[in-house]
Amino acid sequence: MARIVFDLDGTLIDSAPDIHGIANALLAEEGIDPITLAQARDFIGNGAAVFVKKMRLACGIPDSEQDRLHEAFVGRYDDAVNLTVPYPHVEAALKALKAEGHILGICTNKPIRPTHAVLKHLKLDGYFDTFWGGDSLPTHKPDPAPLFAAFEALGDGPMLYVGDSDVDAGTAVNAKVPFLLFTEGYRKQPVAEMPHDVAFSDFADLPGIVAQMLVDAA
Ligand SMILES: O=C(O)COP(=O)(O)O
Ligand SMILES: [Mg+2]
Repeated sequence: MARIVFDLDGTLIDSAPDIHGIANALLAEEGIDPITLAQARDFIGNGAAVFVKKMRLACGIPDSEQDRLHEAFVGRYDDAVNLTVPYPHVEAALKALKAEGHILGICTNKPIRPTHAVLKHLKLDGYFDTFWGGDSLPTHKPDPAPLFAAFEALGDGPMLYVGDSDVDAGTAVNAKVPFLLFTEGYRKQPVAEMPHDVAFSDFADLPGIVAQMLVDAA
């Protein structure tokens, strides 16, 4: 039985359309032209404050607006659920992993309130025993502290971390835990350039990959 911790945006769920939506609603309120979906996807990964910073830079909005826009962005974030979908076969994979006796957790840089909101909306919250957001601790990924906190909350057993981005790969390196890279999320580098133990493109393969990794590690 393993402890398996998952990243959220770009790993379990394709949330970029909703994050794009709240970003553009905010920009419209400011009288500023919208960003593209590709830009929004590119800005995701280091949490809400960095998203807002990258959005500001792209739109020519000065640093002095950071705190106000960050607050406004986070204020809209709980509603960012309607355009978000899990990647194919995610729920079946979570169900299969639970049936094998594994215990599952979430470690995301998304703030914790919208993390709960979107998982509840998608009826995926019940699969997880612990949730750590980008604002749950003073530091966030790639600092390993929230990942360690997630594993600690799950008790004992081998540790596996599943994520999609360079931030996740860096977190796994910093934490020295095996990393499973989902290749279809929001990564910016070629797979070969990202440190990982196993790469996969379909969640239908994940239960088998986990079983094999545990056999290999035994
Ligand atoms: O919200 C973000 O910027 C990233 O979220 P993630 O850590 O779930 O990929
Ligand atoms: Mg991610």
